[in-house]
Amino acid sequence: MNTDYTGLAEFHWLIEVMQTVDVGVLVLDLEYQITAWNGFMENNSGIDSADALGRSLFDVFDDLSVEWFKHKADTVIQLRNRAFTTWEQRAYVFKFRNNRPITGVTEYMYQNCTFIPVIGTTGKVQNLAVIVYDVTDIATSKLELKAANDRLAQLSRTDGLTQLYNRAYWEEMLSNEFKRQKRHAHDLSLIMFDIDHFKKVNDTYGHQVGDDVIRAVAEEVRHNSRNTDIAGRYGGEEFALLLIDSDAENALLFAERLRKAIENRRVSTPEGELQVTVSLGVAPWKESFHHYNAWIEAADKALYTSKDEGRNRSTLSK
Ligand SMILES: Nc1nc2c(ncn2[C@@H]2O[C@H](COP(=O)(O)OP(=O)(O)OP(=O)(O)O)[C@@H](O)[C@H]2O)c(=O)[nH]1
Repeated sequence: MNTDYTGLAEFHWLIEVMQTVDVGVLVLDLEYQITAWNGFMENNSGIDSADALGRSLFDVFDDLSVEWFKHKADTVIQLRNRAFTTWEQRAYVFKFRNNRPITGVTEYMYQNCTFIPVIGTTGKVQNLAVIVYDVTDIATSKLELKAANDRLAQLSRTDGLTQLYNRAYWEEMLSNEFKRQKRHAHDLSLIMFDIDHFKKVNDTYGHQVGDDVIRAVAEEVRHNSRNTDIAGRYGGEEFALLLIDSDAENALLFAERLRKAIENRRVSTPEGELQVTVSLGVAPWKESFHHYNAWIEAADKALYTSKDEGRNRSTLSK
């Protein structure tokens, strides 16, 4: 057995290990000049150690933020403590191309890095070592999972036909706004509206055209409301809208604008163009509502007054 533990042999295998280990090893002096650069760094940067050694780190990586890196390094050197960066805070420190064929979703390698103060024989920090871990696989699968969860969350709150909020999510939003109102009231109004004689549309043109009409009405809701307004499909052909920062007067103006926009909209059918109208009920927030259901009821009641009085109109709740 070879038991040659002389300094030179030990140095040799240490270098061998450092060269082949599957993490980046980079050592800098206190002037940020490169004093060690292992195989991982060579392979991923395309720069041989012969070309990297002695050069300033910031020449080799010209897109590395000098200010950020120096701040990080100074803390490590002064406190003589290790520091870490994770891909979640900063996707990478050193810009290396992602070379994994399976994870083609990202252009660059995600990295975690450890910064280590290297204390010399004098007892002072003489170098800074940076260990670079390729965490591309973990990062991309975590990001993909998050994207899938976001898509699922989006689907679970969206009405498939109109892409407005579905009833359950819209009610959740209303309930949240209602609680906020109870603590600190703003101008806030609720509109419920319903397509007039919609059954006749279905009976005359079929459900497919009926669905087109519902979609067209939803589009008018989107075009005419603000981003902050909360619009949902409440039931078959009934819609609900919470208007943020709108008192009774503004809400009624809005309701009329929407009503006219829908009246002017043409929906094409195999038998020519079709026009529909809607009846609306407008209920501004009232302190006396004890539950959000009472607010919905007030808007619904106003909506039925619109229906009773001939449809294609807006009514303000009493
Ligand atoms: N095409 C289609 N029809 C739907 C959908 N949801 C509900 N409906 C239909 O909408 C119609 C609603 O009819 P009614 O509640 O009688 O009301 P209306 O005919 O609009 O009459 P008024 O509201 O009184 O003006 C019913 O025929 C339902 O089948 C849907 O998603 N697609």
